Amino acid sequence: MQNGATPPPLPDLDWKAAFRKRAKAARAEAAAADGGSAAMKAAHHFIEDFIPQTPLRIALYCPVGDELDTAYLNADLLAAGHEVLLPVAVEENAPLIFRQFRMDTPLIKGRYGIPIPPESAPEAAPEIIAVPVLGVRRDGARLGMGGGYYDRTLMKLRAEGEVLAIGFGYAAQKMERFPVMPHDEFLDGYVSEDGAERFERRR
Ligand SMILES: Nc1nc2c(c(=O)[nH]1)N(C=O)[C@@H](CNc1ccc(C(=O)N[C@@H](CCC(=O)O)C(=O)O)cc1)CN2
Ligand SMILES: Nc1ncnc2c1ncn2[C@@H]1O[C@H](COP(=O)(O)OP(=O)(O)OP(=O)(O)O)[C@@H](O)[C@H]1O
Repeated sequence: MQNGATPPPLPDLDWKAAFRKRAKAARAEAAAADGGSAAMKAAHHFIEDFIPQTPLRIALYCPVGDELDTAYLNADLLAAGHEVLLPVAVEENAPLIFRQFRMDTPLIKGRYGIPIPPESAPEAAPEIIAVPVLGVRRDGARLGMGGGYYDRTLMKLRAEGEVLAIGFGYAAQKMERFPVMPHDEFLDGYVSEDGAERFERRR
């Protein structure tokens, strides 16, 4: 600066904002065109391709807006004897924690208005996670809501042991390109109404 004054701070640019907007539009279109069968088909593919017979701890998400419904998947997993968990964003810029969900668990309103199990529900670490996405790339890169929650969560869980992160959404959420940052954690697979796929190479 010529007069020695401090320059104004640069705006905190979200390079992915335009891509999130486009992804949300594609998802809204898919949800509107869906007669309600996509979630059931996707649940079937998820179980066929990724869920073993042995009981596991599996994290789902409580769908909001146009996110693909997890109700069928939830019901099938519980019926098969698996433990279902739901994510809780306890604080910003921190990993999610997971609390057990059972059919009789009364959900309360969490951060961003997303329903979560109450503090009385036992906390547990998932072995498989159905991850909500705005968009997913062919190489497994994930575009999310922008909180960085799943990136931090997967980094932590993967450092601790084996965990399978499977994106769950409409086929229309597959995107050719969006930017990827060094902190972005890639998915191990993606499941939609069209089927299940595994991403072999994760950076
Ligand atoms: N169903 C669901 N549960 C989830 C997530 C998710 O994406 N979907 N999360 C994934 O990380 C975590 C919560 N993270 C979130 C991060 C940011 C915003 C957010 O920016 N919400 C905006 C509205 C977004 C919009 O609809 O345009 C807001 O509340 O202002 C929401 C959730 C954990 N639980
Ligand atoms: N492991 C990390 N360490 C530090 N900052 C991180 C980490 N992961 C993400 N962030 C920060 O979080 C913010 C959001 O990241 P990003 O846009 O990738 O979120 P997202 O994966 O789309 O969101 P979400 O997982 O909540 O759906 C970025 O500003 C990024 O710098």
